[in-house]
Amino acid sequence: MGKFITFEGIDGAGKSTHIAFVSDYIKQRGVDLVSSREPGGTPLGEKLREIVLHEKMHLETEALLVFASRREHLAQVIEPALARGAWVISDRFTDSTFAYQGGGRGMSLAKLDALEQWVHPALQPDLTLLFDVPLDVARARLDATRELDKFEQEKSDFFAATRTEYLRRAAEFPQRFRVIDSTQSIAEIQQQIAAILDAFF
Ligand SMILES: Nc1ncnc2c1ncn2[C@@H]1O[C@H](COP(=O)(O)OP(=O)(O)OP(=O)(O)O)[C@@H](O)[C@H]1O
Ligand SMILES: Cc1cn([C@H]2C[C@H](O)[C@@H](COP(=O)(O)O)O2)c(=O)[nH]c1=O
Repeated sequence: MGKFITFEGIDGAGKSTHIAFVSDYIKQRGVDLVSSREPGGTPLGEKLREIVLHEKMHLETEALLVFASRREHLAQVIEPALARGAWVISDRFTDSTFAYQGGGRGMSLAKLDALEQWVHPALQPDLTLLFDVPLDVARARLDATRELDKFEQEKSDFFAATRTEYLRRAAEFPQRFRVIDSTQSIAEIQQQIAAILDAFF
């Protein structure tokens, strides 16, 4: 079996910035690596992503769509890659659903637990890098860069609850989470990630 590494954090925390670095760092070790993202990662998942990121909907519809995208992602990409011994890195996975639909939107965590048990009862990431940053820093980074999608336009209460749920999960699953202070410079963060990966190889 390969290894499964996920990247998490509120919008603007900086996770996408570090994925290319991690990808290069792992490939330099000769590892067969698949890089993907959620929602998305498959043709159907990318169509669902467009809907989830741009259409207003009931919070449970949103959770069901991200889990539908995830089921396809697991079947088409993640499970076959891990089975052949490749490593997979995914820009977001189920911790995002707990943080955004659970923390941010207030959906029952028991229902999310049930969906998780249904969709991937036996699989958890081997390593989750959580990029943690105060809300005002994340907001300033987003405002400086791009047009905002549905989630990125949410108010600070939403992101405060999202961040709280991320940190709660990091405390609940300390064996797989590594929390990175994303107010550090990009170079400092890369140094920290390299140390985490060196311990992981
Ligand atoms: N440590 C950092 N210091 C300063 N700027 C940063 C840092 N990390 C990322 N940035 C900048 O912040 C902006 C947002 O970063 P990035 O797109 O990686 O965030 P993200 O967490 O992936 O957001 P999203 O989940 O919405 O895609 C980018 O312009 C990036 O260059
Ligand atoms: C997997 C997943 C994602 N989301 C939200 C979180 C982000 O706002 C977007 C994805 O955008 P990114 O800039 O590519 O990170 O989708 C969610 O609400 N629930 C999920 O399960």
